[in-house]
Amino acid sequence: MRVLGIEGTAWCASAALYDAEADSVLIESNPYEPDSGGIHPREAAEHMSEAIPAVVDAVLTAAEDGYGPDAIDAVAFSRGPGLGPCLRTVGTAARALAGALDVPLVGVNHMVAHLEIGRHRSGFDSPVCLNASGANAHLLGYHDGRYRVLGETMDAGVGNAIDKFTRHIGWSHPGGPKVEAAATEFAADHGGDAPDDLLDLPYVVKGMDFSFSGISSAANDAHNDGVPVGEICFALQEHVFAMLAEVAERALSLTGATELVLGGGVAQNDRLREMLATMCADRGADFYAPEPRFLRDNAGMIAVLGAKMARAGDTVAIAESAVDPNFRPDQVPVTWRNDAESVAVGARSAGTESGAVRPEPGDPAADLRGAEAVVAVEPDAEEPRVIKRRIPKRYRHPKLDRSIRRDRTVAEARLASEARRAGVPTPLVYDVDVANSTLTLQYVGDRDLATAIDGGEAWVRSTGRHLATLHDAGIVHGDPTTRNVRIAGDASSGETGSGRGEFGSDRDGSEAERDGTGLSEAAARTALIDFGLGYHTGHVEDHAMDLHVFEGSVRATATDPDALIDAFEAGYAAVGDRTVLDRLREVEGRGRYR
Ligand SMILES: C[C@@H](O)[C@H](NC(=O)OP(=O)(O)OC[C@H]1O[C@@H](n2cnc3c(N)ncnc32)[C@H](O)[C@@H]1O)C(=O)O
Ligand SMILES: [Fe+2]
Repeated sequence: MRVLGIEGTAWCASAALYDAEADSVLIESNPYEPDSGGIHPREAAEHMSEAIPAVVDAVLTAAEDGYGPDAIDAVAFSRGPGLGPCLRTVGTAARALAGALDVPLVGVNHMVAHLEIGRHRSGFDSPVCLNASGANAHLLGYHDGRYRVLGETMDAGVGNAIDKFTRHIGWSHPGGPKVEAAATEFAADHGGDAPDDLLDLPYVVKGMDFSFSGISSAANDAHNDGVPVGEICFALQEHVFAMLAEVAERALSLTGATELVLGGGVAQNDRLREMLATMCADRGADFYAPEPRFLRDNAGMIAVLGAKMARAGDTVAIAESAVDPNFRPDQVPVTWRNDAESVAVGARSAGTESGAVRPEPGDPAADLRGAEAVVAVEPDAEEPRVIKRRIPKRYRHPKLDRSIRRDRTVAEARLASEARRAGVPTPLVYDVDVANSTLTLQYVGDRDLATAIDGGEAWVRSTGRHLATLHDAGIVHGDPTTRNVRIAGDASSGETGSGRGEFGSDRDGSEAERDGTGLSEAAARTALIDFGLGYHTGHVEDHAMDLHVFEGSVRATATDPDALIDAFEAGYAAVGDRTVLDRLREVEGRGRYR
C-alpha cells in the first residue's frame, strides 16, 4: 500500500509518500516562518494555500515517476487539532486530491500521528507515549480501543511555554532551538553539564498532570530583573524537561509498561531526549525517539498512520470529513491496534505513580521501587513500619533533584501530621531524616484502594469525606490517586479486616454513621498517604484539582466508575464545600480534561 499524506495544522506545509511494503517515507516540507512574534493564524493559512499545492505536486510527481499512474492507494490528511483556517485549507486540498485520484480519504489525528510514528519506527508493542509538541503535552497509553490520557498539561503546550519566553525577549519563532543553543552554551561556559548555579523556577506536577504557566512568567520576570538569557534558558530546560521526565516515569510506573516512545517538535531537543533516556535506563525500560524529520510536524507521520488506518478500513466519506480544531487524541477510535497491545491502566499494574508502593509486612520483596521512592516494610511484630526513601534521580540537575526530594520529604511529614490533627486518618510519622530524604512511617491499612476499587463505594465515600476535611483545614493532598488511599476492612461484607494495619486520626471514632450502601464507615475505613505533593491553600481551584486527580484515577481503574464517583462526591458534599464540586465541573468543562 502507498499513501500520500498531507500535513498543515499550524506552521508546516508538508506532503509525504509512504510505501508500506518498503517501509520508506519521502517527505517534502515548506515551513512558515513569521517575521516577528508567534504564529499569526491568518498568515499561516495563507502560507498553507500557497505552499501545499507545491509540496503535494512534488510528492505526487515522485510517486508517479517511481510507481506509475496508479501509485497512490489512499490520501491521508491532518484533521485536527490545529488552527481552523490552516486545517480547512489542508482538508480542501486532501478532498480534491482523493477525488481526482479516485482513492479513499483518511482523516488522521495529528497528536496520535506524533505518537504512532515512534511506535512504528521502534517496533515496541505496548509503549507509554509522551508527546512534547508546540501546542500540546501529554502522556498516552493505548487501552481497550482508545489512547487514554494518563497525564497532560493543565495550561500551555510545552513548546508554546518555551516560545512565550523567547517572544518576550524578542527572538523569532520558533524559540525552542534557540533556547537549546543558548542553554548548551551556558552549560559549556559553566563547567559542563550541570553548572552549580541553577536559577530557581516553578516546578509544578500535580498527580500525573503538570503546569507550565507559572514557569513562563517567572522566566520573563527573571529577564526583566537582568538575569542573563543563557542562565534562564538553561534553567528553563532543566525544569520543564524534568517535569516531563517525572510524569513519564509516573506513567510507566502506573501502567507497569516497560517501553516509552517520544514524539512532537520539542522532542528534537537533545537535553529532553537525554533525560528520558537516563530515566528509562535507570528503571530498566526501553526508550525510543524517532529521527528529527519525524518529530517536528511532517506529513510522513500522517501517511504512516494513514496507511495503518486505511488497511483497517478506517476511511472517511468526503461528506463527513470536516476538520476539527479541538480534535483530542482520546476521541479517536483506534481501529488499527488490538487489545493484546493494551497497557494496564490502573489496578493490574505492579508499579505506582509515586512513592506509594506498599509491600505487605513479611513480603519477600523487601524493597519495592516506585516512581519516586523506595519503600521497605520493617516487619516489626508489634507495629510494622514503613521506611520510605526518595532516591536521587540522575536525569535531574543535582540542585533541582536535592530540592525536590527535600521539599517533598518535609511536606509529607508535616502535612501528614497536620491532616491527622484535622481529623484525617494518616500514618504516624516516627522519624524524618531530611538529609537522606527518608521517612519512617506507621504501616497503615491492609492494601491500597486501587486493588479493590470495583464495589468499593464505601471506601470511596470515606475518601471523599477525608478530602473534604483536609480541604477544610486549608490543605490539598496534591496526588490523591487510588494508590495513595490505604484501606482496611471489606466494603462488601462489612468485615473490619485483619486489623493488622491499624490507622486513625486524632479524632478517631467520630464517623460511625452508615453510608448510602448501608455499611458503616467503621467497616470500610480509609487513610490517606503520600502527602509529598501537598501544600497549604484555600483556593477553590486547587481543591477542585484534588478531586479531579482522584476521579481521574477512579476512571482509569474501575470497571463502572460512575457509581463510585457519585459515592465519592456524596462523601465530599457531606462534609465539604459545595463550591469545590461546582468548580470541578468547570475544570472538566475546559476541554483539556475528559
Ligand atoms: C497541533 C499542531 O499544530 C502542533 N504542532 C506543533 O506545535 O509543531 P511541532 O513541530 O510538533 O512542535 C513545534 C514546537 O517545537 C519546538 N522545538 C523545535 N525544536 C526544538 C528544540 N530543539 N528544543 C525545544 N523545542 C523545540 C518549537 O519551538 C515549537 O514550539 C502540535 O503538535 O501541538
Ligand atoms: Fe505537531
